[in-house]
Amino acid sequence: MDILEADSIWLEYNGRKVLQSIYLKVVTGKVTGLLGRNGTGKTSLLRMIFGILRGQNQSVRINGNYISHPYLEKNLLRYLPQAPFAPPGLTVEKLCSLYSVSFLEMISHFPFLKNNKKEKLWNLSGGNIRLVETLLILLSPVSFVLLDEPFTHLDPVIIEQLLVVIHEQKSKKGIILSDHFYRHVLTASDNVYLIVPGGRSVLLKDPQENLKSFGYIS
Ligand SMILES: Nc1ncnc2c1ncn2[C@@H]1O[C@H](COP(=O)(O)OP(=O)(O)OP(=O)(O)O)[C@@H](O)[C@H]1O
Repeated sequence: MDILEADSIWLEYNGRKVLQSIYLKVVTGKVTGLLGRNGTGKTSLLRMIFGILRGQNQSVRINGNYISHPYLEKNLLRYLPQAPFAPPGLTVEKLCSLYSVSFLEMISHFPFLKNNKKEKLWNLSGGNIRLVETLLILLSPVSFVLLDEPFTHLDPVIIEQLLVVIHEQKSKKGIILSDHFYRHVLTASDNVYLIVPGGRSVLLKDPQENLKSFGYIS
C-alpha cells in the first residue's frame, strides 16, 4: 500500500488567503473525495499536490518522504484538469499509446469508442473528448490519479459506467475525486474531505450530516 499525504498547504493569491491548514491523505486501494463550494480552492489544491502550483508552503509526501515535484516522478501520479489537455490533433489510438493506456481496455468499458480509434480527438463530441481524456488519466499505469470534475459534460449513463471504472481502478491505485456532483462523489469515495471557508480541510465522519452543517447542501 502506498500513501500520499498533502500537508501544511498554505496558498495565497495576491495576499488573499485561499488555503491554510489543509491535510489530505489518499492510499492505494481507496477513493478519497474532495468537496467544497465554488472558489474554496479544490483545483488549486489538486494542482499543488500534482506539483505545478507552488503556494506559500506545501508538503506532499509519499510514504512519508517529501516530494518536491510529484509530476516529475515516474509512474507516480497523473492529473485530470478541468480544461482540455490532450493534443486534439492526435488520434485516440495515438493518445492511448502516448499515455501508456490500452485502447482495448478503454473500449472494454466503453465499446462505442471502438469506432473512434483512428479518429482525431477534435472530431469527437465534447462529451466524448472529456470521456477519452478522463480515461487516459484514470487508466494510466500510475499509483495515484487526481480527477478534477470528471463528471462534467457526461450524460448519466456514461457517468454510471465511469463510476464502475473508478471502482475497478481503485484496486490498483489511489484516487482523489473532486466534483460538484456530490452524490456521485459520496457513492464512489471511501472517505471524503470538505474544504470549508477559511481554507481548512475537514474529514467528514457523517458526510450527509456534515455537508448540511457546513452549508454545502441545504
Ligand atoms: N491564478 C489565480 N490568481 C488569482 N486568484 C486565483 C487564481 N486561480 C484561482 N484563483 C482564485 O482562488 C480561489 C480558488 O480557486 P479554485 O479554482 O482553486 O477553486 P475551486 O474550489 O476549484 O472552484 P470551483 O469549484 O468553482 O471550480 C478562487 O477565488 C479563484 O478566483
